[in-house]
Amino acid sequence: MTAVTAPADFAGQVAIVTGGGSGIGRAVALRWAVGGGDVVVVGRRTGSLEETAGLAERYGVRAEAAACDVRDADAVGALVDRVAADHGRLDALVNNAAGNFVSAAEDLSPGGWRAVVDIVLNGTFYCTHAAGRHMLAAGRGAVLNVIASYAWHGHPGTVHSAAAKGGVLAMTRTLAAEWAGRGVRVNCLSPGPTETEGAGAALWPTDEARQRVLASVPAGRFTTPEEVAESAAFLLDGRRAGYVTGDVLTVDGGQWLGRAVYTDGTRGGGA
Ligand SMILES: CCC/C=C/C(=O)SCCNC(=O)CCNC(=O)[C@H](O)C(C)(C)COP(=O)([O-])OP(=O)([O-])OC[C@H]1O[C@@H](n2cnc3c(N)ncnc32)[C@H](O)[C@@H]1OP(=O)([O-])[O-]
Ligand SMILES: NC(=O)C1=CN([C@@H]2O[C@H](COP(=O)(O)OP(=O)(O)OC[C@H]3O[C@@H](n4cnc5c(N)ncnc54)[C@H](OP(=O)(O)O)[C@@H]3O)[C@@H](O)[C@H]2O)C=CC1
Repeated sequence: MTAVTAPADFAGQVAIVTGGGSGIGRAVALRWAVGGGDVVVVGRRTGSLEETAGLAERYGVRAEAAACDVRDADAVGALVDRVAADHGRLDALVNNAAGNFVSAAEDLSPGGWRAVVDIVLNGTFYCTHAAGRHMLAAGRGAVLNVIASYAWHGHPGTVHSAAAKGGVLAMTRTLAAEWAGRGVRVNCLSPGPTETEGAGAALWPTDEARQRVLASVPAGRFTTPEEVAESAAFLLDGRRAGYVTGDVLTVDGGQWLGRAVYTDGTRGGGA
């Protein structure tokens, strides 16, 4: 049996985190750095990536801000190959980059559909394809895909994102089975409403919308990027989660299970 010596020990390991310049991606990158791992954060806006890298370096690790649009398969391939060559290894990939906005399906333009599906579904595949080759060659690695529960229950108003996240879930299970015998684990993390600027602007831009979201969470609160990042660290840690692959860890305060219809939702019994 493998001894567990520290809460999460990523010392000597290397991770790529897409969308690592903000929100959940930044928290995951920093949680990895706290565990002693080197990290490369990927996104389009250099300034926010550099901020994350600067914060990560405070933990004594090597951190890099890499500007790259995950929709560009060639650029993704070149970046991943370069990171693996620079560090001599690649242990983890977190596919966290996403785009989202609320639109009735009948009003959504083909361009709007494509923008979200290209980032979430195609971008995840390009990154996983490029990183997976290095991981398979080394016989070890962990891929973590950040999805949302509407991947399996759907959600009116976000057909592009729900369909793309559903595709990522199917991709996760497919690759988990394809790669399990070769040392590479692939899992999903499904956060509930998390206080980030991106999600706030895209999904609950008004106080009324925010209250509506809050009312949908049985736990009665939003979560934080840091709380989500703890679950990410667990799934990325091969010593703790080494036998977990193809699964989804849902961190949503019970949101997708819904609230009581026959009671006020605060107690299991009568209203
Ligand atoms: C439970 C929750 C789970 C999930 C949470 C999250 O993901 S939170 C994470 C949230 N974080 C983020 O979302 C951060 C990243 N988000 C982004 O970068 C942008 O929001 C992006 C996804 C639009 C991509 O940007 P870009 O520069 O590549 O794209 P662009 O500006 O060139 O537009 C492309 C197409 O989209 C159209 N369109 C755009 N907005 C709207 C709208 N509101 N309405 C309708 N349509 C809209 C636009 O008209 C155009 O279509 P057209 O005219 O060509 O047919
Ligand atoms: N917050 C929430 O309530 C929930 C979030 N999620 C998921 O969590 C993840 C993180 O979301 P959150 O932190 O809230 O949102 P953010 O908007 O803060 O994060 C999205 C990140 O993706 C990056 N990104 C977007 N498009 C691209 C692209 N084309 N290429 C590279 N990077 C890109 C952005 O950086 P840049 O603009 O610089 O490219 C940004 O850093 C997403 O997968 C989201 O779907 C799931 C459920 C709930």
